[in-house]
Amino acid sequence: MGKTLAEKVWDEHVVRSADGEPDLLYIDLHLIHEVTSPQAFDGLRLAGRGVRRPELTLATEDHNVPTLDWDKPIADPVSRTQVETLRRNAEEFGIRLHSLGDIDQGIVHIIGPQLGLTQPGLTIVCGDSHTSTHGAFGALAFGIGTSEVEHVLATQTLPQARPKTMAVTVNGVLPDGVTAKDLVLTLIAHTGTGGGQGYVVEYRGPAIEALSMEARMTVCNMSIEWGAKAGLIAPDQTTFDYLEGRKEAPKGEEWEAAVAYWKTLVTDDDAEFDEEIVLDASTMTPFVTWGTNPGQGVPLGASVPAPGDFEDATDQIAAQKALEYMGLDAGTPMRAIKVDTVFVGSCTNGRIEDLRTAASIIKGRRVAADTRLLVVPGSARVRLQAEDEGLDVIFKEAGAEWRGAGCSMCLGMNPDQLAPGERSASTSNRNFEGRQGKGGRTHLVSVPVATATAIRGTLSSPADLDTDGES
Ligand SMILES: CC(C)[C@H](C(=O)O)[C@@H](O)C(=O)O
Ligand code: SF4
Repeated sequence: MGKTLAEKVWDEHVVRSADGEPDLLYIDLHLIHEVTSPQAFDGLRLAGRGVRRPELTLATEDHNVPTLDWDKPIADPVSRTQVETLRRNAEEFGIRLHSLGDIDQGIVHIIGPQLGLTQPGLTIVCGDSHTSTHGAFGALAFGIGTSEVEHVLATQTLPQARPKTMAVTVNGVLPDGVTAKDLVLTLIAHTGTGGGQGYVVEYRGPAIEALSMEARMTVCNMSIEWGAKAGLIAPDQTTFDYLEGRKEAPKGEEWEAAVAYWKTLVTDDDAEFDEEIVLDASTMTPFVTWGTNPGQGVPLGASVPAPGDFEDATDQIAAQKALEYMGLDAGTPMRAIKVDTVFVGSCTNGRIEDLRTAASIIKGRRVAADTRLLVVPGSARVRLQAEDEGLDVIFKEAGAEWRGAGCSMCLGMNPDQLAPGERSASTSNRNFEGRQGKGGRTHLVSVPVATATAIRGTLSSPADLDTDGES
């Protein structure tokens, strides 16, 4: 029997396997950030160990960094300690670190691909659940806990139980204005937040193949939001074109050899998945969440559901609780929901294509009077590229705030937070209670919906701007 893509990558990396025990996997790339690494380094120090392969380890500052005054010392003492600890650890253990002010600093899941370090067929781990993002390149990439971070630092290997495999096949063509974000939010609403548990998922089919690399990253990024261990997409010409010429991508003959190998990284025709889900992209619409988990979503044209709309008692209770927290009444059209803050950014939607999309929609228009729009590039390079293209000027002229790179309001481990009761439309990936600030209420949306919402002040899509007669 043939193998799936995930099985091929897995088998290439097994350094030890024994009956009844997890496989020991070799790790090709270990990414670290300030939040989940301090105890791992403490553990190394206590055990008197070093880092086994520092050259395969890359650190960046992203969660705790401010996006204003980022060229000054960090004002918040907790964040400052967190970042300074990472700097000390990187120096002591000889690890490459991209600090604030460095052109390659940024959200860990944005800088790996941008540098060309994220490549097909690699095993990539990070003490961060959205490591699945890197699967967009056909890498086996997943989040790990802090004790596992220590294990990888010490040995460059990781014991892992072989996961089950699932295919998500998306047929058809996404309609105009419907994005990869809508696709993945639709998928999660369909499966529920636990639907992918225990699986490595391969996204495939014509609608996936048609996506740009950046859009593929958006899909893979949210794999963890429906419980999947990892999500990946077979590398193809789109992948090779994205990687060619990047700083850390193979060059010359090595490039040719790499592409030849990468072309073998596809699921064999006779391979079998443990599970398959089939979706039709042509029926998808802009999709937004109304609740407090990423699965509680509906099409933008729908209304807030009532708990009684759900069959399952657990879903009914969850809906009731979510409506209370979100301050929403069942039956309210989603489009009638007024939003205070719009956040465009994060490792889900903080790349250059996202900023270009937002800029193209807001150009010549203004952010609504009672609404604020925060545009936060996912990395310093994305910020500079956007500035080169004049996107920052478009945002500022529209009344938006243009910020420095980092996780920012995705989770508010920095000064970018919602006030209690404040409502956001956010291009990030989690809408949990308090995620963007204590008492803050989050609606997950695509970049076009976020931008149109900033302009109209209520949840909207760019199509609504045309009917306003504004364009
Ligand atoms: C802080 C980090 C451990 C966390 C994660 O694992 O994903 C964060 O990035 C998030 O998005 O919630
Ligand atoms: S941008 Fe958000 S989801 Fe991504 S790593 Fe940062 S906090 Fe986590």
